[in-house]
Amino acid sequence: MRILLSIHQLKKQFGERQLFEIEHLTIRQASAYVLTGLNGTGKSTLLRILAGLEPAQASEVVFLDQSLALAPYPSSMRAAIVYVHQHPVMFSTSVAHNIGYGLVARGLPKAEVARHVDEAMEWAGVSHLRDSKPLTLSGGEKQRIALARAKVLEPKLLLLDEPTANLDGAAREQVIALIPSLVKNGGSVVMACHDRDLIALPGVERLKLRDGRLQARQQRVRVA
Ligand SMILES: Nc1ncnc2c1ncn2[C@@H]1O[C@H](COP(=O)(O)OP(=O)(O)OP(=O)(O)O)[C@@H](O)[C@H]1O
Repeated sequence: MRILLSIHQLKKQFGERQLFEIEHLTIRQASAYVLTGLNGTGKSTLLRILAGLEPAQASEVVFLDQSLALAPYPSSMRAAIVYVHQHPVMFSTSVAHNIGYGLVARGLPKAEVARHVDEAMEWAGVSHLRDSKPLTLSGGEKQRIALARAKVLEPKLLLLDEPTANLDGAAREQVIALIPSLVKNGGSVVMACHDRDLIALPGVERLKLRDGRLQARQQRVRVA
């Protein structure tokens, strides 16, 4: 499968402290990965680096066959990579407005935005919340809306930071159920998580941060 992103010698330091030095990270197209590791190993930091929200050093970055520098963060990566925070921040307008905002910013015609928003709300099971104020929503609803808001942008790489943290029961299961369909349209997803059910999703590959290094291993179960 075609490689989406390949990074060599990715180093992150906070002051004197070196958080990690990753020899090689490869993200293939249409692939799902879980990023695991103990608290504080740098999972969120790694996602934030990939999203251009945190500076880092790398000896080589290749994104869609183009050799790039990580700083300044390349515009081609900014347009194609979307990061979803574990506590998504929303405008206090309406759910529909939050989901459509990125498309409006991209200049899509109003009718197109409305169509994408409707589809995304249906996909995330939040159509009934269309006109709700985000402040009144539960954590699970907010996370599903954040996934819908990211999905409408059709990112080539979606970075999810602990998408099921602080969720339990049905809310957690609803979020987990959405994950496999995120890679169906050829996009890739990397999820930082501790959730065993996410780690065990079929076809998901595991990246593990440990002692400042990244270990990659494929799950035995593969989707057909
Ligand atoms: N801006 C910063 N300045 C200094 N240190 C930082 C900064 N951001 C993160 N760190 C430190 O880097 C380490 C890794 O943090 P990070 O949030 O990436 O870990 P994590 O693996 O996602 O942890 P968790 O599983 O608890 O969410 C932590 O020790 C954290 O305190």
